[in-house]
Amino acid sequence: MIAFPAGTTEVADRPLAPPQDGAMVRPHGRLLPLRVGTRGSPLALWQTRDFLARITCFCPVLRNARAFEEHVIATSGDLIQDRALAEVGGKGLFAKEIHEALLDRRIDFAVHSLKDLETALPPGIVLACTLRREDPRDALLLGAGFEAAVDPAHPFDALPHGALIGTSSARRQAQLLHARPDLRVALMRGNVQTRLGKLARGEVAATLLALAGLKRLGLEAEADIAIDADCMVPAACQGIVGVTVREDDAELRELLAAIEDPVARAVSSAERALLAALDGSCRTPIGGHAVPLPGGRLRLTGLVARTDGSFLLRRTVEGGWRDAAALGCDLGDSLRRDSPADLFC
Ligand SMILES: NCc1[nH]cc(CCC(=O)O)c1CC(=O)O
Repeated sequence: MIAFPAGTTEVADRPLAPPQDGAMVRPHGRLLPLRVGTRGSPLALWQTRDFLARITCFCPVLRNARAFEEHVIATSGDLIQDRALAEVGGKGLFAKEIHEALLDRRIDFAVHSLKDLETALPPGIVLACTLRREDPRDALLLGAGFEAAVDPAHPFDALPHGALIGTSSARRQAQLLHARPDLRVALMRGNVQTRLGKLARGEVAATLLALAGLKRLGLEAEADIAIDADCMVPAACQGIVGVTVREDDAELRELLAAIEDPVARAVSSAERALLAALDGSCRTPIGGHAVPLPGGRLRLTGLVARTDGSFLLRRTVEGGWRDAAALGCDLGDSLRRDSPADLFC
């Protein structure tokens, strides 16, 4: 049975019955509030609230102050700020505790930056919904004194010889050093605001961040240039928000599937399949970027590199939307076959 009438235009403007012992039972039997899990960073909270606003627009029966309950969950990835995540081990560091909360039924669904979500989800958890993609490009942010005109075709030319660039992304580091071997890279973790602070204090000459995060936080003006995806291949699913639920929660799965963006689903299937086929560690520089083409087709670019930029392999393929996952898988296999074995675990 469908819990929420998908596509309904009904507006629940009548006051709902007073909650009994803190929870409301809707006519279809589902207990409200729905509990949403999220990380606590400003970006994560923005994405979660944006998602809740969308779901409410689509399903007005949820238009009630008590319809949702936000559960902020600190993840291992949030707690480790001073070391490269690879040292700490493994993938899925940004979602482990959130998956546990879902499986323990402490939350009903969770909102993620899809690029931080491991490709192999734990048994019992599914990706129920992908939202429309925000700009997937990386942005270059220059510190004070470097704001000379940036040539969009050669964004890295704006950086002085030997400049120190802050990033903790192996993918950004590899592509930057491949183009400019003279540059030096400093590990820079923390949320978007922390990184902007380090740039403002002159600790680094420049940094690279996802344009999507800057836009969502209203900080787009901090970006000196959006780097073309051909110049720096974005991370798989950069700019896409995804929602996970328990596999056995048919009601919520149905609701979430109804509001998902089919283009985001197709490109994320291709990009996540590419990532899964490559099976790199979280320190293997890997890029994946799919764009929809007319006629139900996709163009998928994949990249594998060495962190110091001394090796870089990039390939582009095309295929049908319906074969998005197979396209990603085949491209991943081909990149892996033609890359040095030590890049993979
Ligand atoms: N790894 C952190 C992270 N996860 C998602 C985003 C940005 C938003 C997105 O890519 O959807 C960021 C910040 C960044 O890479 O600059």
